[in-house]
Amino acid sequence: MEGVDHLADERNKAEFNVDDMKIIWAGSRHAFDVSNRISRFVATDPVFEKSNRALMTRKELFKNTLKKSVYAWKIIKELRLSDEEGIKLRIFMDQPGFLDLHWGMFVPAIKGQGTEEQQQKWLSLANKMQIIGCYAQTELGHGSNVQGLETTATFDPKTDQFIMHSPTQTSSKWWPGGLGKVSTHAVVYARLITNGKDHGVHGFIVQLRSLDDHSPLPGITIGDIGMKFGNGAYNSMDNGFLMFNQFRIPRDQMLMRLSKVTREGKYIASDVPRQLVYGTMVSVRQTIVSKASDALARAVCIATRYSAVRRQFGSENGGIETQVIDYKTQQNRLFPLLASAYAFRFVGEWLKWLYTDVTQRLEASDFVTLPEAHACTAGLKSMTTSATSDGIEECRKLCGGHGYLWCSGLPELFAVYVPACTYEGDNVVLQLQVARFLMKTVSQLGSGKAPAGTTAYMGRAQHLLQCRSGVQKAEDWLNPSMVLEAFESRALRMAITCAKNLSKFENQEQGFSELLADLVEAAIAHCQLIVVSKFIAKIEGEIEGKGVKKQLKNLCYIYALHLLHKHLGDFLSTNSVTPEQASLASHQLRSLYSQVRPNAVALVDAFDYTDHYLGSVLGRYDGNVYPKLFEEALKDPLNDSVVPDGYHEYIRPLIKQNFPSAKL
Ligand SMILES: CC/C=C\C/C=C\C/C=C\C/C=C\CCC(=O)SCCNC(=O)CCNC(=O)[C@H](O)C(C)(C)COP(=O)(O)OP(=O)(O)OC[C@H]1O[C@@H](n2cnc3c(N)ncnc32)[C@H](O)[C@@H]1OP(=O)(O)O
Ligand SMILES: Cc1cc2nc3c(=O)[nH]c(=O)nc-3n(C[C@H](O)[C@H](O)[C@H](O)COP(=O)(O)OP(=O)(O)OC[C@H]3O[C@@H](n4cnc5c(N)ncnc54)[C@H](O)[C@@H]3O)c2cc1C
Repeated sequence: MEGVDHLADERNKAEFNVDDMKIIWAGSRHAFDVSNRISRFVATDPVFEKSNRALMTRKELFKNTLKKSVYAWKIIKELRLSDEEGIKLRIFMDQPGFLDLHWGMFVPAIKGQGTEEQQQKWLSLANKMQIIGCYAQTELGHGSNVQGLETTATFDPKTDQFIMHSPTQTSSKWWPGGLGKVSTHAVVYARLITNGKDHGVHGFIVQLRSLDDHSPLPGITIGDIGMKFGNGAYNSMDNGFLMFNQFRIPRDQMLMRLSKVTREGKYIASDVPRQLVYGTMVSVRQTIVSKASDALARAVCIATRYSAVRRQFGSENGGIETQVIDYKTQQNRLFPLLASAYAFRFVGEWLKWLYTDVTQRLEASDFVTLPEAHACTAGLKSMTTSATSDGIEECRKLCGGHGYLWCSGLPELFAVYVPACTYEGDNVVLQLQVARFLMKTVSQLGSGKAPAGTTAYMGRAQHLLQCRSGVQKAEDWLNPSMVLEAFESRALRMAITCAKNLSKFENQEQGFSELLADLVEAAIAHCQLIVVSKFIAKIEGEIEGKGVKKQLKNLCYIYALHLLHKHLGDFLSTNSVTPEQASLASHQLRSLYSQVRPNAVALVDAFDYTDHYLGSVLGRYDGNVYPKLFEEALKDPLNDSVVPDGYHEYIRPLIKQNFPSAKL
């Protein structure tokens, strides 16, 4: 029934103040106000309609993305929205497009790697969108291995120019978002060559298309790389290819904040670590962690509301059937995902702090925390995006058959989200960076250099290698120090086992290659420890609002104990817990599920998502699922006529067994 809240009973059960939780989820009252206002603005503007996306052709979808993006920019200008409001507008618009790469990578690359003069020149154009930029790093032959890029930028002292060239087919740039059809400019990563010497990969600002008629400049071949996974979904983005044929750019278009080429062609490397050329990726990986919580929360919101609406079995004497959310199996699959969404939110907040801190230090030429910032952004990007992709798919299954319908919102969410496991660094490759960092930290134990930050626990190696968990009863698993000790001991013991096995090899690199799978697992254990410890830090801090802290505590322990359950092999094989303690953890988990159950719908309401943003018939705020499923079905073009096109051509001859031209 229209106007009736079918989930009202669920909402009445909540034992906490949802409005207070909304503030915690958003991060502050101000952040909540901005999100709330902008999401409602987008939801009510017909230009941002998105329900028809799956049925659009690629060309229609692309043009629709241009329309929405330019309209969003017009609104940002006309209403003088702040940067924060502009970002929210793009998020709630919910359609991947060139704006993401222009603002998310092109502008940050110039800010991070350009000199002051370069910033003044290029940012004044980019900030007004008089030029549109993308981030062209990946090539057909190399994405993960950035040092393996083949595009060259050779300095020509005669003309004071760089000659950009793609020497092989595999050196073609391939994948950059916004490159295929829209961008006028790119930050291109290429091998810098001066006086015949290769100085490795550096960034260059390159104009690609005419600012008058948008045609590619002579010496440039450019286009879209074609359809990607799913209908609609990421196909709104023009991921592109690009080849240079001896294309010339002025010398001052090399991004020269970190190293320079003089008029004479002399290469001057600064004394900063060369890895700062990867700075834009570090900054984006940090934002991807918060985005993971957002994507997972969307899926969980849909699955939770629908699980409360959906009923199957359990009817006695013709009475009402059981809500599927009451099945313990449903809770065991759904509530850890709900807890993960909150966990990723809080670790994302912390990572933002860490990133801000390292940025300030770098400005003061303090590089000490750079390796840790790299390891944390890489590891948490990897861990949270893998868990979120799996989680969205699990939410689809939690919604049964209807979850497979496009209008559930889950297929498209999955199709848009899943490349996050690959872009901005393949998730396995990134965990191997964490593993290298851990092996280095372990090798320095006992050297007098105390591990700091997220590896500080390794400084207590003596204790953590010997200790036995003190858990004796199920409630002990609600003791933060017991939970932390189990995770620390598991992570440390896995890292030390890897280090011991590595030391058996004469050649360390060969050993590393042999042990890759174990190293990835050790890295994941370390990342999970970070997430658990940041969630615990959150619930131990000040939290306002009636009943809010209690709910967050429940979610925190669900997050930790479900990981313990899922990775029980690790915990048992490292003797971090005994089988009896593991079974107490399962007992405690069941009790926590019962406590979360009456609050589940309110906990997803706290995300404050509009129906427009969710884009899901199953996840509607009012729970009015069945009539709306019918409405959606009737909108399908196949239902435009009762007798389908093709009846006379195929169906009728078939059932009449009358095939005029067929030789049977
Ligand atoms: C509304 C929307 C709003 C905004 C949208 C915002 C953004 C867009 C959203 C989504 C993104 C969309 C598209 C994605 C775009 C892309 O995908 S861009 C391309 C991304 N590409 C990658 O991520 C490539 C991955 N590969 C690498 O990063 C590197 O090649 C590597 C780290 C795997 C290896 O690098 P090497 O130079 O070979 O290093 P190494 O030999 O392994 O290590 C040497 C030492 O350097 C340290 N190190 C490596 N990287 C870094 C770093 N980034 N920072 C600091 N230090 C680093 C490494 O740890 C080694 O240290 P040692 O102490 O061991 O020597
Ligand atoms: C939707 C999307 C958008 C993108 N946008 C951009 C963009 O805007 N700009 C841009 O420059 N790039 C972009 N990319 C490219 C992206 O960054 C790369 O695809 C990514 O870095 C992975 O690199 P790859 O494709 O070379 O994978 P590969 O490295 O070829 O990975 C293939 C397999 O090999 C494994 N593997 C590779 N190396 C190792 C190793 N050392 N040890 C163990 N296993 C290994 C991986 O785990 C993976 O299973 C985008 C990609 C996608 C999918």
